[in-house]
Amino acid sequence: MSDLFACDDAEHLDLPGGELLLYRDPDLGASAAALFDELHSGLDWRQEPITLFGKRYMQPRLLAWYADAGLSYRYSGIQHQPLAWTPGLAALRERIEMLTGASFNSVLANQYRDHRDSMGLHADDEPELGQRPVIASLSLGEERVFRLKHRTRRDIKPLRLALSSGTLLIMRGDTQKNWRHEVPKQTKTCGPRINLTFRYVHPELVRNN
Ligand SMILES: O=C(O)CCC(=O)C(=O)O
Ligand SMILES: [Fe+2]
Repeated sequence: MSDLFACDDAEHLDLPGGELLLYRDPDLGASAAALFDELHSGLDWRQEPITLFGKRYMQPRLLAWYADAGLSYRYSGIQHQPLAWTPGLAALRERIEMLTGASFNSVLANQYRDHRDSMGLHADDEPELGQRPVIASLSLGEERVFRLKHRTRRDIKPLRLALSSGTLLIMRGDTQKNWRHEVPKQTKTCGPRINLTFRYVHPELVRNN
């Protein structure tokens, strides 16, 4: 019998008011270990400041943003200009588009150097991502906990996923509207983890300040 669904090998996770799909072992065209090494040494990693309540801090991780030429994107309070796609990132984008049936024109790369690096509770709900964004999140390197918390319903327990190397998590539907997510720092020591979030930034919705 032929496959009727493109997301045949994805697991649907139960998330009230959101949609999460998990591919545990997607075909990425290379091993997760090889991809990790390539991205760890090959991306243009930077540590960037963030302004919170008027105070400037350095973010507790490294970042790099790659996108189609001409796009800009505002996150963490800063307007970013993109780097040009590397061949490796472009190939990954193509694979993930084929797998998910979604289109992406940018990827935000985050590197958690060790267990002390983290990402605070947030939603990827910038206006330029549109109303119900599809975000494809690929994890490489050390396993870290990814936690989702419903914005308003205290009766729903937070969801805790251990994202191991090579797993692809898709957030879609109303996930960003109803839930926030984080990668907490942890006491157990660990080495570096890279996460790529492929996104579609709507050029017509980009703010210019
Ligand atoms: O590192 C992760 O798994 C999450 C990254 C994330 O939430 C983001 O880039 O917006
Ligand atoms: Fe996020």
